[in-house]
Amino acid sequence: MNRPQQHQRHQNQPHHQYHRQHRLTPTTDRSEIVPTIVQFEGVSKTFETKQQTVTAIDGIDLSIEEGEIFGVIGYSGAGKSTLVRLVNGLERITGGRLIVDGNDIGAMRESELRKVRLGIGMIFQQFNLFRSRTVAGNVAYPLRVAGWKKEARDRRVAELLDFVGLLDRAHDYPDQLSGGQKQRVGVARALATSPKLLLADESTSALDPETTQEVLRLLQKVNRELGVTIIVITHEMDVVRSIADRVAVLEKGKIVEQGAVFDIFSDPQTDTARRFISTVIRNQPSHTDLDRLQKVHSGRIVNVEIHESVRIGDILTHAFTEHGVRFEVVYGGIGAIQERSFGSLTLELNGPDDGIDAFLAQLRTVTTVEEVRS
Ligand SMILES: Nc1ncnc2c1ncn2[C@@H]1O[C@H](COP(=O)(O)OP(=O)(O)OP(=O)(O)O)[C@@H](O)[C@H]1O
Repeated sequence: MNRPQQHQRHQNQPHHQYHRQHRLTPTTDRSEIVPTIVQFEGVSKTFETKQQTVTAIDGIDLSIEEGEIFGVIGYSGAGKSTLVRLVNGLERITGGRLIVDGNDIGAMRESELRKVRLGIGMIFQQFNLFRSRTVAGNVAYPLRVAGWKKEARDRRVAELLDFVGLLDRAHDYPDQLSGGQKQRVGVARALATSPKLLLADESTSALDPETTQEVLRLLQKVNRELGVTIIVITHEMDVVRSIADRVAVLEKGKIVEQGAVFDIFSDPQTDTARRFISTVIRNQPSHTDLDRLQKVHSGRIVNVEIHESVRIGDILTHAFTEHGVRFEVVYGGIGAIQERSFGSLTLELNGPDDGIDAFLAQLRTVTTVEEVRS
């Protein structure tokens, strides 16, 4: 179960080499370094109902690279499930071109698609386990379908259950397991035929926050140790923040924003992305917080963005001697996304207005500063 060479190269690549579509001019052509495993080229999917034509996916361009964890986030009805069902050919595209592991999915017959599906694992929100089969029986199921002999099957099932930490539960039934354990079985089953690609459709949405993190850590292990590319479909930004390398924000069947997770978090371009981010990052005061702050603090209030490379210590240290400005930290927090510092501090500033203006100008040379009250 070695990780492919290509994947290691990808993991060692610095994050800044991920360029953002529609935004930054690429400094490196990543396609030269890491092969693409899923390529959407102007892909559309419409459903014809009796009353109307529903456009679920509306001209999507997207490249997912071998060895990455790619998040697709969107609200209910955005088209996430449809997108994932297009990848494994459970739904057929109605426009554009979709290449999955070198296969032109839209042009294939159902019998050919079945072969492609063997290289794609899937896990689901409701786990979709057979209640009448044991844990081992569930994991063995795809191997039976693929015609594996009993001995090889048993060996593989034991290996998989060991990998997901459930070897001792092999003879239990799904109903005897917790939600997190059920999803571990789902992961083991999805990996049975050694897929290159794993699709996780709201795979943690039925789980509590702690169990969610446990399953996400398992997905990370699948990615890192087995080199499996993972597409994570979710409506939870915390899931994206926890494990994805890159993310696409889906809205009404269109990708409105995509890029490296850190870039999206630190510099969102759309209101939709901003709304998702605000569900997990609460470094900046809400309107209610601001009302409270304004009642208690009479000075000027500014939000200062903090990044790994941003050094504001010196500027703050000399605020009084250089500009006659005193500051107080009144709100904020600094955490990490993709192992890089990220956050915001809210400062109350007191002193002469021109001094504060000069101080802010100096801060703005190193980071983004937003005055929330003047
Ligand atoms: N088989 C179908 N027939 C008609 N319309 C469909 C069908 N499947 C999906 N749609 C429509 O396509 C749009 C996208 O649905 P989809 O289920 O992909 O969204 P989603 O983002 O996964 O939402 P949710 O998180 O609620 O499942 C919706 O308007 C939905 O009603």
